[in-house]
Amino acid sequence: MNILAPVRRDRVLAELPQCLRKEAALHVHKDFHPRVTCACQEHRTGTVGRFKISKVIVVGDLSVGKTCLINRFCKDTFDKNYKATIGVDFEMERFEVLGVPFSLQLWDTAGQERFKCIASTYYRGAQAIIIVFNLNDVASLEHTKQWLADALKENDPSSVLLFLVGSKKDLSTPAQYVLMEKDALKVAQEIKAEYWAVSSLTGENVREFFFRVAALTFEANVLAELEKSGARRIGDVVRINSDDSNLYLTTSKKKPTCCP
Ligand SMILES: Nc1nc2c(ncn2[C@@H]2O[C@H](COP(=O)(O)OP(=O)(O)OP(=O)(O)O)[C@@H](O)[C@H]2O)c(=O)[nH]1
Repeated sequence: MNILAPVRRDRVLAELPQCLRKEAALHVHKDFHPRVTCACQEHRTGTVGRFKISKVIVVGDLSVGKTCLINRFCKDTFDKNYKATIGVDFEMERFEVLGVPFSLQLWDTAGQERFKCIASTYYRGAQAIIIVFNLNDVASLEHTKQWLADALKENDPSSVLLFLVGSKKDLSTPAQYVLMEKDALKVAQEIKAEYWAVSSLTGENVREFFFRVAALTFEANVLAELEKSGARRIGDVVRINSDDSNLYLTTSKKKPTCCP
């Protein structure tokens, strides 16, 4: 029995949201990977859409705006008063991507040094890492590499998606922003992260950014599932029904029709 309420209409993704800057994007394809689109059409997304919840961690210096960013997206609120995150906090967001339900668990971690050791115990198992810096504070951009190094100690660098997010865009003049963006793009390219600039106060780019995180995490998950089932496909033993009959897969197994 499905006890979950339907996904909110404004969390439905039928197309791949585009990157902010092509120079620092995880990829620049216009559409979802064709194998992913096909798998969704044929309901072959495995655990994605049924049991899987993807963990996303948000790290960065104190007061760069991590909590405000999550709150703007999940609750559409903004608090101008600073309240330090103690340890960690998390929000769940449910999406529907290409007709498949998909959930993100967004972990807000503490930027303050004294709470860092509690927060870092929650880094493990992330599928995406969002490293936030303040667009008006160059030191916070410089610190992003250390935040990333710490987060990667607990995760597999080859499979995690990275996002570098400049916050508080509303506080930069256009000229200041251009200068900061130049440096940020360099860092993003170096660490192989996708670059975004947002304002939680005005809401600029916040929704677009999280939609992109959801879409790319979903895509990576489905591709991983397909890889797993593909590896299992030939010569494997598959148990069918409950009568313990065994079916051996052979090379003659037909490929799904729309699969590229
Ligand atoms: N003008 C402006 N202020 C912001 C923005 N985002 C956050 N702030 C302010 O920056 C301060 C810190 O924001 P938080 O979201 O609490 O920062 P944090 O990174 O979660 O801080 P820690 O929990 O200590 O790690 C608060 O006073 C916010 O109101 C923004 O987009 N624009």
